[in-house]
Amino acid sequence: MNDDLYAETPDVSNSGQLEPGMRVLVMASVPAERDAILRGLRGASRFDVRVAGVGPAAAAASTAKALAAAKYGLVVSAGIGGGFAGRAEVGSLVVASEIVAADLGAQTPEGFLSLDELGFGSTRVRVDADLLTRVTEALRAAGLPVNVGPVLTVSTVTGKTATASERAARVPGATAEAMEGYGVAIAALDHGLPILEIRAISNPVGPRDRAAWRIGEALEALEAASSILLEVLR
Ligand SMILES: O=C(O)c1cccc(C(=O)CC[C@H]2O[C@@H](n3cnc4c(=O)[nH]cnc43)[C@H](O)[C@@H]2O)c1
Repeated sequence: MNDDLYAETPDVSNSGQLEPGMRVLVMASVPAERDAILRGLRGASRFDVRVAGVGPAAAAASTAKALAAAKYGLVVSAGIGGGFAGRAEVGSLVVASEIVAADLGAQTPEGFLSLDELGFGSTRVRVDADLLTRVTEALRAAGLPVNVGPVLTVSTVTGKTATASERAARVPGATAEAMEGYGVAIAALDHGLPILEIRAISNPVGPRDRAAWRIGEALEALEAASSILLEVLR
């Protein structure tokens, strides 16, 4: 474990460059996401795509295990996610500008206190700015609908309008929500590796309506995004 990890200032950045020939580790949460990503990557040997499991703890453990077993130059957390109203429509893509552990902290009668405010570390991991720009520009050039903004990692999927509003207010610009990014990012950060998070939007963040999730549409968008990732990181 990197002892300096929790001694960082609240915003943690990892600005690693992807060296030629370096391998890319892509962490999905479930097999359906992995398979969509693999279809997009068309068997490119530079990429390893793994199923992390659902939630930040499983994601961190799986990513740490993969990073201990092989050498990588970049880690990508990728899958489906919820889109915040007015920021990311169902079927669109979101590339994280930062990865935020949105429910890591303490409730108080006066409101939520993040881990940062409690003085125990950082809830925010910055992504590699250069890779973010390259990937986003390539997705746009391919005509894919893409937004850039903070992607929240939550242990509990938002299921009420009030929770969606509270989370959006707490993280200005909150664009998408998923359950693994922060776990993957902390493992990558511990290895000094750059991180990206890409989400294909399957549902709006808000009142739970699982039957309305457009998983097939999101998986198609994830496949398309993966084929662009292949071009960018070729
Ligand atoms: O049922 C299926 O066919 C299926 C296929 C692919 C993925 C799933 C999942 O249920 C994946 C769970 C995964 O989804 C992320 N997610 C999606 N929407 C949200 C959300 O609104 N808030 C938080 N997380 C969301 C999350 O990362 C889960 O790991 C099913």
